[in-house]
Amino acid sequence: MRVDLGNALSTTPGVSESSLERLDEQVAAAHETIEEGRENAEHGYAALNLPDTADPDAIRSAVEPFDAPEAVVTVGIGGSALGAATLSSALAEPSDPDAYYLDNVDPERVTRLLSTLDLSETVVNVVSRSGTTAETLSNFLVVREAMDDAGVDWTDRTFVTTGEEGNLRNLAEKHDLPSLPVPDGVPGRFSALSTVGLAVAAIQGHDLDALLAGARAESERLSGSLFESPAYAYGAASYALANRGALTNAMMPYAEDLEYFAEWFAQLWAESLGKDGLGQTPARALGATDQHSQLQLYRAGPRDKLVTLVRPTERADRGIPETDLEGLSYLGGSSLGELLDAEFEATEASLAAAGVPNVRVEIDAVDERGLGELLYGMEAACVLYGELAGVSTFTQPAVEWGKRAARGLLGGGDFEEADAVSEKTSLVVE
Ligand SMILES: O=P(O)(O)OC[C@H]1O[C@H](O)[C@H](O)[C@@H](O)[C@@H]1O
Repeated sequence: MRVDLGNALSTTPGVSESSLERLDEQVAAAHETIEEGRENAEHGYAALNLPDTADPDAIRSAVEPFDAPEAVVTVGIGGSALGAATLSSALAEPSDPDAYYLDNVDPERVTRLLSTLDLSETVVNVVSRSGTTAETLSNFLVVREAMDDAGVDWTDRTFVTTGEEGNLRNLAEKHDLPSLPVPDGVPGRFSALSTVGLAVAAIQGHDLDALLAGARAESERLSGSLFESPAYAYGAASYALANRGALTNAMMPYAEDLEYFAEWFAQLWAESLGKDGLGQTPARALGATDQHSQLQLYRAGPRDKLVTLVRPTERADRGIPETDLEGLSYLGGSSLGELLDAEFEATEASLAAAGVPNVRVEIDAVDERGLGELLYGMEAACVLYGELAGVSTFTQPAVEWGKRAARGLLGGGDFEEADAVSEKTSLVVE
């Protein structure tokens, strides 16, 4: 992963090279804390050890019984879906089993999906770190019933990824389902490079070793200076820019295959850093599509944004046919890839010319190696940002509040948070 901070130096907000040099002392101290956390495999920090602790052989053998299914349906939510979705959507080949994600409980979508699948040729991948998440367990019960109704033995088609204890672990043991453990100390949003994120990639036959090698290469570049580590350069600059008013971070990959990556990044950044009145709101965008919608706001709206532009430097290209259509001849003989790159650089320049900070992040290609670098790099950037900001990066108390309220409403226990629902203020206009 390469990070270029040049377009964030003399912008508004902006961070000068000398202020980055001053910040580097704090980066050195934060790096020591992170390294200590990694050595002791402390909660959260353990995720940065996954390039060495994840076991690709164990993942491959757990999914071996499911040879070449037509489809894989992952039932999970948040960190238990987004990492796998990022990888499977970015790496998808036409011959791969189709990957679907039930990460919501919208009955219409669930029903539609189940009615289109041949369930006897579908693998169900149930993922929940806690084993208690209401959306995941409800969807699983619905899928299981659909399999029963279709005369499919769900115990032959299901595997489970969960913690050592909990409802889902009990279910896996009771029915002797193939299962994988969620590694200790790895929060959901940092679990893409673990059993949680890699199982679907393994079913699809993608190269887990190359993914982990990419992550390892990025981990080996973590050091006590932001000027030596692309991940820390990104984390430190984002932090400094947020302190100076860039309260939104628009993540804008220039590769359709990375569209899900922006979604994954949004959870990582929002849940990890949104605490104590601090944080940086992630916005999801896609180049070049969003040049024709959101870019107007990014360039000319409130001066509260950092735009992160991500691209692979190599991609399979496709030529644009020559044309004698008036005014379009400049396109003929060029290629879609060249056009996309020109758009990337034009957007960068247009933001810089307007004084809007933007950071360029590049990987060689959207392949296993590049994704390993990118996901690990962003995780390390996030952990560093959290250290610099002094927030509790690996917890999500605000999310837990809502979970308790919903559970209380459904009669799943006595939770005072549920009372707040009946105390809602209304001002209805009809
Ligand atoms: O994996 P699970 O325990 O089912 O959790 C799934 C998700 O639930 C919560 O909403 C957390 O805030 C997320 O960080 C987590 O990824």
